Amino acid sequence: MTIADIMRTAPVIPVIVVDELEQAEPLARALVAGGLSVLEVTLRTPVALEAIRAMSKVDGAIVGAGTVTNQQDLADAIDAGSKFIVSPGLTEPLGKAAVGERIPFLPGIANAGDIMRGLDLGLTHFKFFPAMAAGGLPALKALAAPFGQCRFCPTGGISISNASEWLAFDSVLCVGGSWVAPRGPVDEQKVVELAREAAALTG
Ligand SMILES: O=C(O)C(=O)C[C@H](O)[C@H](O)COP(=O)(O)O
Repeated sequence: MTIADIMRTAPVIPVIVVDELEQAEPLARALVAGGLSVLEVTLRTPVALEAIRAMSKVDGAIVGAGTVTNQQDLADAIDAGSKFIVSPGLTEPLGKAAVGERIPFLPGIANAGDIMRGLDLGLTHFKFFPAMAAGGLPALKALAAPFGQCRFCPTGGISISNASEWLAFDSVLCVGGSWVAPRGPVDEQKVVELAREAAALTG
């Protein structure tokens, strides 16, 4: 799968923070059951890598790592079986390493210079982060105009109430958000409902 394939799989990529390893599998099961099969597990907690391993065993789940900020994170994430890599930003060392690994890579961008650095590395698909704080949809529309070949996954401050507006913009293939995967004990029924509602979003 390319990063474009992954971004087109569902309208929303859940951004997941796993605090307790036992939450990983039921959370993944519920999200996939609700129609969200692409799962971004942030490397923000000590159990994140183990959570990626556990979630990868769930039928239909396409599990990747988020908050990958350097080459060590990248190596750890790949070792844990991540199918794709998301980063809040783009540095040259991380970008070169991810391209060298040939793993689908979605780095964060927030300005034209970031996008141009990505293009230099052969990348065209980016996370727009932090989407709302960086100016919201008007900012992305302005930023995307000179870069017609680029496609985006806005993330940061997106929820069920504003996701459709983002998805209606041609350059947006999907959005990312934590609202579909609340932290704490997993209420599977609730997560299935949140996922279903998100999976049905259109632009
Ligand atoms: O962890 C990372 O690597 C990030 O880049 C940040 C997350 O994508 C956002 O924090 C999600 O934003 P919310 O949906 O507003 O909670």
